[in-house]
Amino acid sequence: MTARATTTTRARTTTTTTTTRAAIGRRRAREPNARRRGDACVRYNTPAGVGRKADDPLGVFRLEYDISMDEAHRPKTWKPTVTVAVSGAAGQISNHLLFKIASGSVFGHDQPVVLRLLGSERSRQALEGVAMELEDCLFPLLREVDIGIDCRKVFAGADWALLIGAKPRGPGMERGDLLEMNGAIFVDQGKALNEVAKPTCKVIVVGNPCNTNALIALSHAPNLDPRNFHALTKLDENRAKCQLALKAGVFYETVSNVVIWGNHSTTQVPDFVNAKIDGKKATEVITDQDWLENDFTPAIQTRGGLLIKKWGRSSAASTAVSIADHIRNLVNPTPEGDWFSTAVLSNGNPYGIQDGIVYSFPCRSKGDGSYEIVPGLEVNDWLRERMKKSEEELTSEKGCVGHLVGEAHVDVPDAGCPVDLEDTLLPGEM
Ligand SMILES: NC(=O)c1ccc[n+]([C@@H]2O[C@H](COP(=O)([O-])OP(=O)(O)OC[C@H]3O[C@@H](n4cnc5c(N)ncnc54)[C@H](O)[C@@H]3O)[C@@H](O)[C@H]2O)c1
Repeated sequence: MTARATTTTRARTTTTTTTTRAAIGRRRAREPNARRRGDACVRYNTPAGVGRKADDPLGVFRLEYDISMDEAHRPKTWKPTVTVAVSGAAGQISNHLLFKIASGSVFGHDQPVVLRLLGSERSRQALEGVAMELEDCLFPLLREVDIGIDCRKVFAGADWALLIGAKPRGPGMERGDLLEMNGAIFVDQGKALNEVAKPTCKVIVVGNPCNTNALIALSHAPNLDPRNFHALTKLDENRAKCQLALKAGVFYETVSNVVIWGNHSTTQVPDFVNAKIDGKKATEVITDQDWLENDFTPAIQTRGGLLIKKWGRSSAASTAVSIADHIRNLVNPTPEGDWFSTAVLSNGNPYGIQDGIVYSFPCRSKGDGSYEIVPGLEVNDWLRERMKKSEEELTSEKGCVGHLVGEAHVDVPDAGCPVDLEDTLLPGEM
């Protein structure tokens, strides 16, 4: 019997079946000191959370069955449990991501996880539905699920915080309004992380405008290392890799060293200058410079918006995959000579991008969750001009939320708050 099957049996004890009773009986005979049935899995409450205050995180279930007692079946390197807090947990991206995390395909098949799920007041019911589905999957690595709408409770003790929840731009809403509205969410969540998350917590901001939201959150979390805040540009990198592979007629695994510079917006710079295909410069394999500059580049910059037009909603599945890739990039050593994209605080970067913004750079990791910006990439005039444009956009966004990042608010007209993110639009808007 595999570890999965053994733990699953214990997880099933809330709905006692003949098979489960038989399995437990056999195990008790074998191991008289083993925990008794009912200790293995605790279902805290009915979804209504009887006896709890409305804003309490609602413990949904917790596996108490100690896998270490099961010498024959446990993985040899079962790791200490990590606590992963996810905001926007009832949303579309989370609906793909949570199940990947719980299955072990993100943090590893020897990594038990606790999921702490944050929703908004409006999504409370949906959150309970998500938790029910997680229960029903019988994931052995998923040790506990808690849901709530108070970030100060849900983020408590978090090792990782995946900040996905944000509001889309509604009809008639000005761009500056979107920054302001979502900025307020990230002020509160930054403060909550500061108060209750582990100081070593790694934070990945996905909710748009993600670079500036990450800047806002880190500005309010001085107890956390600002280097541990990321905004997601891995999806853009994956999109770029795919299009280069298709054009070159190669398997996408052979495309490496792709970086997205700048903002997760239409000013982002997908770098074909430093990209490699099968170890060669991409520009030597794809010699059609016109395609690289005038087809490939805008196609990556605007792919999110195009997808909304086609699909009627923003990219949820591929975003979830890219969040998983981003986490794997941080918890596994980067292959020699390669790098990955993540938007991080620009302070002290080797590319002359101004300090104090969250900008996407080529990074490497030793696999311990930390990273370093890779120096020395070729920045030719074509790249420099576009990297500058994205830097200016981020500076402008920062000016619009100056009052949220501890700096003076720059009172600019709406046109000066260029949230050029097509995937923040409601589908009907375009
Ligand atoms: N960085 C990227 O590459 C990328 C890619 C795609 C989408 N996004 C962004 O990710 C975000 C989420 O996308 P989605 O498709 O999952 O949206 P969604 O609307 O399906 O889900 C968002 C969820 O967040 C919840 N929410 C809103 N405010 C909240 C708050 N203060 N605290 C907790 N939860 C809150 C909502 O109730 C909703 O359930 C959007 O901002 C979208 O633009 C980013």
